[in-house]
Amino acid sequence: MVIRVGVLGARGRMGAEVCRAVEGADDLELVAALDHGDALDGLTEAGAEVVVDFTHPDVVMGNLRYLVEHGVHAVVGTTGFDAARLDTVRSWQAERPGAQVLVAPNFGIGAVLMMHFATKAAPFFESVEIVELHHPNKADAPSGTARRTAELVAAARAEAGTDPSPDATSQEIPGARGADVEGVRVHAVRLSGLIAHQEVLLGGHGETFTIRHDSMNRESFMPGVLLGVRRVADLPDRLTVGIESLLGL
Ligand SMILES: NC(=O)C1=CN([C@@H]2O[C@H](COP(=O)(O)OP(=O)(O)OC[C@H]3O[C@@H](n4cnc5c(N)ncnc54)[C@H](O)[C@@H]3O)[C@@H](O)[C@H]2O)C=CC1
Ligand SMILES: O=C(O)C1=N[C@H](C(=O)O)C[C@H](O)C1
Repeated sequence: MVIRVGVLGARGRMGAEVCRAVEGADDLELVAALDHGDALDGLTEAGAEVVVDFTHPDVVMGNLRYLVEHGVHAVVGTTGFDAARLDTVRSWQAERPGAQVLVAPNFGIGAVLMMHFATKAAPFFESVEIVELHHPNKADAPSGTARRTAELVAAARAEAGTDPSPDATSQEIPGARGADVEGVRVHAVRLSGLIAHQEVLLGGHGETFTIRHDSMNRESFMPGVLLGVRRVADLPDRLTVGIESLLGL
């Protein structure tokens, strides 16, 4: 059966790539490709069953509310989701059953594995810090992936009873030590020529362990996006964060 797919942010870097990927898949049909200024009713009028959102953190919640209210499944790559936003989505879903939502900070298979391995490794090392590196047109810092990695790492360390990373800094130019995300330092680099990259640096007694992932192009996210489109309607939870469970992790 063919799934009817709509794309929000269709003229953007990611949205355009998603449109190409959907058009290239035999089991998917691109029925709506909307961008800034287009009415969301174009999605329902086109009969979209699943909508992919790669827009902007400032507008994604409005889009998602529309989709949930209209019973359209959503696959969301746009960043900016914290616990409060996720709770808000759950409250909309409670009011209006039907729409399933998948929010993933990163659809790259390697990036998901990086987060997974970092979470596993984090309790075994005294220190952990994250460096994310992206193209300079990125709207948010730190990246959604880095925030999510820091949250997962912090939770794993808390569960294992690992002490906070040691840090004797007493003098600092503000920002030099990066952002503090649940006790994990996150550093954001913005550099022309880059796409999306992240290193998780772990340090212990006389050894370091670095986990690095590189997205060389935006095609790298498409297998994960298409997996989400194909599976979102049947996921066990109405709101799923990350594609880890879809990969069996
Ligand atoms: N989860 C993942 O794997 C990935 C997530 N992202 C995230 O996706 C988002 C978009 O990234 P890019 O494509 O690089 O940005 P972009 O700026 O190239 O594209 C965003 C597009 O959304 C459009 N837009 C803005 N408001 C809109 C609205 N209300 N309705 C419809 N379209 C609207 C813009 O006109 C633009 O064409 C960011 O939050 C980024 O961090 C990016 C890459 C991978
Ligand atoms: O804006 C981007 O480009 C990316 N955004 C996502 C994020 O913020 O983690 C995913 C990937 O890093 C690319």
